[in-house]
Amino acid sequence: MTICVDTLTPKDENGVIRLAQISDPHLFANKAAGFLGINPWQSLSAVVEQLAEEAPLDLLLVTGDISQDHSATAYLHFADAVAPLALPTYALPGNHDAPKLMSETLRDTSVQYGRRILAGGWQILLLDSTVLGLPAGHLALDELRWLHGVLNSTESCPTLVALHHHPKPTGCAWLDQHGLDNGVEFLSLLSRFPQVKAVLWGHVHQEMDLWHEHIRLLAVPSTSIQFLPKNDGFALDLAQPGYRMLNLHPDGTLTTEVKRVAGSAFLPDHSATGY
Ligand SMILES: Nc1ncnc2c1ncn2[C@@H]1O[C@@H]2COP(=O)(O)O[C@H]2[C@H]1O
Ligand SMILES: [Fe+2]
Repeated sequence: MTICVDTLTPKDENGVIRLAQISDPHLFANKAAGFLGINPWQSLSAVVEQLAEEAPLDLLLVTGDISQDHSATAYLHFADAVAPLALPTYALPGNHDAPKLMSETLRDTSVQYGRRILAGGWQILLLDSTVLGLPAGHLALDELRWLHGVLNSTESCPTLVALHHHPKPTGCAWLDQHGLDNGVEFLSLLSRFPQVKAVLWGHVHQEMDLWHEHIRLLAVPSTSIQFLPKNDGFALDLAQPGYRMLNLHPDGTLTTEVKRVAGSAFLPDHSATGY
């Protein structure tokens, strides 16, 4: 059995890892570019400013859709935006990303295109659920085999699994057609492993918090525009950009909370019908 030797020691004296998750910045090469009525560079910057007040943090996790225009510059902007936090930062790709360009571009920054993070006795497994050219997600056989192999050899490590796409429906029909198409298979694999504590994702631009057997299922708001929950057709929400805080305790329990930027500075174009 593999032991989860820490590569990252918690700052907290009680051994709690404080992890922040952000998702779906949808940045452009042009920092002045608008995205359905808001400026995604400014909304990400506002989230980062608020995250700075959460210190001390141990880790920042980004669950995809960093770039809206497939530009390398958008990835560099992202790295610049989070640099003031001076945190180990790990990213996985979303459907709007170009995974190869993303990993190559981030190599020159302090943001790591991660796979497995070991921190405070926990492990965080990062999956690639993207399908070239499609908004929907799929976990390829290789990805599921890797996940299975790691879980088989790390039974004593409390585990978070992170990916971009939602394995459970949101109740927004327009968005659920773009979910993880093998979510049932994915969750049934995870449910065989008691050490899996939670699954984290982005993509849905709204908060979700539900359970699958012993596993907590958590989605985070976007740092840019928000989708209106439980709405059949495309609609934007007035909720502000946000992030998720997670406290990972040494006994394998976790606590979590979604927080949003204070005020109402980021109001999207309500007449938008998609992008
Ligand atoms: N009106 C729409 N109807 C269906 N899908 C849409 C619509 N507008 C955008 N999308 C796609 O749905 C995706 C959901 O979140 P993404 O940020 O991945 O990007 C979105 C687009 O690819
Ligand atoms: Fe997105």
